[in-house]
Amino acid sequence: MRAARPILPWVVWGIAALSYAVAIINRSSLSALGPAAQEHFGIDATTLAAFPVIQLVVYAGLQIPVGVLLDRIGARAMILIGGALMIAGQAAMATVPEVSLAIVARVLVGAGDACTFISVMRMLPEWFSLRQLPTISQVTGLIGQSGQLVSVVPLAVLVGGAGWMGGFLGLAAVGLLVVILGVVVLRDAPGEGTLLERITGRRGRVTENARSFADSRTAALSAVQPPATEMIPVISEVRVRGLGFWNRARRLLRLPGVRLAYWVHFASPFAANVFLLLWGTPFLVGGLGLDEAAARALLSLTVVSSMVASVVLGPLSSRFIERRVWFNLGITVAIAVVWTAVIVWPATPPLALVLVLLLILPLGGPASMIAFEVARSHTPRSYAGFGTGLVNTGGFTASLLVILLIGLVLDVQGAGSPEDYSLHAFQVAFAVQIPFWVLGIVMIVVEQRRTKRWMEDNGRTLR
Ligand SMILES: NCCCC[C@H](N)C(=O)NCC(=O)O
Repeated sequence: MRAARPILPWVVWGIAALSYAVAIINRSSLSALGPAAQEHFGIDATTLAAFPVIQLVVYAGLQIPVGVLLDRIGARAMILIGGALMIAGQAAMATVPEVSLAIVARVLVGAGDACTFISVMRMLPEWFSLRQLPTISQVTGLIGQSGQLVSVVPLAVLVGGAGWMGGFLGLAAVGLLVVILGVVVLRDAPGEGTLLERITGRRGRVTENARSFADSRTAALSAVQPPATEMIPVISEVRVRGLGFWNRARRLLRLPGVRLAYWVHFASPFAANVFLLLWGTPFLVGGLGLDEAAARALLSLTVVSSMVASVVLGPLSSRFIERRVWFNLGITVAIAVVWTAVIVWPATPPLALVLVLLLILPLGGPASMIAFEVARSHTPRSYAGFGTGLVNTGGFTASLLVILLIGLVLDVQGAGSPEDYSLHAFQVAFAVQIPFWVLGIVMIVVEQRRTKRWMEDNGRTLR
C-alpha cells in the first residue's frame, strides 16, 4: 500500500515531462532542416518561413480552447490527444508530396503541441505539494526544452541517413512510443485510472494503492486550496449550464492575479523566443559579421544559461513566494536594458556586451514559468486549465508579433534578405521589442498592486 505514494507521482511526472519534450522535438523539428525542407518540397525561403509562423499561430490560437477542454476532460486525455495529433502530423509530413499538404501537417503538429504543455502544468498540482511545485515546474520546463537539442543534431543526422520520409516516420514512431507509455501510466490524479484501465474496465493494483494517497492529499489540498469560490462571487457560477465562453472569460479576467500572471508571461520570454526561433542567427551572422560556427557556439551559451536559471529560480520562487513576481520583473528589466544597449550602440557592439546579452536573454524562459505559479495561486481549481491556457497565450502572442514586426521593419529598410542585412537595419528592427517590454513591465507593476489590494480585501495570503 505504502510503496505507491513516493514512486507513482514521479513516474507520472516523468512520462508527462517526456510528452512535453517530444512536443518540443516536434515543434522545432524543422529548425535544423530548413535546406532539406526547401529541397524536398522545392520551396523558397519565404514559404519556408511560413512554417514556424503558422505553427505559432495555431499554438497560440488554441491555448484557450485547449484550456477549456482541459477543465472538461482532464490532463491525461489532453496529453494523449496532443500526442496523437503530433504523430498524425509528422506521419503526414513524411509522406505528403506537396507543400500545401505539408502546411496542413504542420497545423496538426502545432495543434498537438498546443495540447501538451498546459495539460502537463495542470496535472502537476494533483501530484506534488505546493512547496515542490515551483521546482518541479522549472525542471519540467528544462526537460521539455532539452527536446530542442534533440531536434537539432540527432534529427538532422536521422534525416541525413534515413532520408526525409524515414526521418519523419522515425519521429512519429518516437511519439507513438511515448503515447503508449502515456496510455499505461498517465493518471489525472492519485486514485484515478489510466486510459488502459478505462478501456479494459479493470483497475490495476497501483491505482487501487494510490487511493489511500489520494484520500490523504484531498484532506491536505482542501486546507491549501487556490481562491475559494465563495471568495470570488463573480465566478461562483462556473458550473451553470449555458454560461457563455466570453462571460466565463470575463469573470476569470476580473481576478487581478490572473491578469498579473498573463503579463508576467507576456513580458519575459518573447525576446528569447524571437532570437532562438528565427532572428538570432541572421543577427549574429548578417548583423555582427560572425561566421556561422561562432554564431552556433554563442547560441549554445543560451542553453547553459537557461538551464542554470531553471534550477536556481524554482527553489528561489518557492522560498520567497512573495517576491517571485519581482524576480521575473528584474529579469525582464535586465533583458530590456542589455538589449537596448545593443540596439543604441553607435558602432558594432563589443563582444563582451554581446556575451552578456546571450547570457541574460535566455533567463526570460525560466522566468516566464513564474507566471504559471502566479496563475495557480489565483485561479479557482475548476478554471485551472482555462487560466493556464490564457496565461500561456501571453508570451507566445508577443513572440509572434515581434517575429513578424522584425521581418517587416527589415523589409521596409530594404534589408529583408541575407545579402542586404546590415547591423544598423537589425538595430532598428530589434527596437520593435521596446514597446512590448514597456507595456509588459507597466502592466506587471499595475496588476501586482491590484492583486495585493485584492488579497488584503479578501484576507488572503500567498501559498
Ligand atoms: N526552461 C524554460 C521554460 C520556458 C517555458 C516557456 N516560457 C513556456 O511557457 N512554454 C510553453 C510551451 O509550450 O513550451
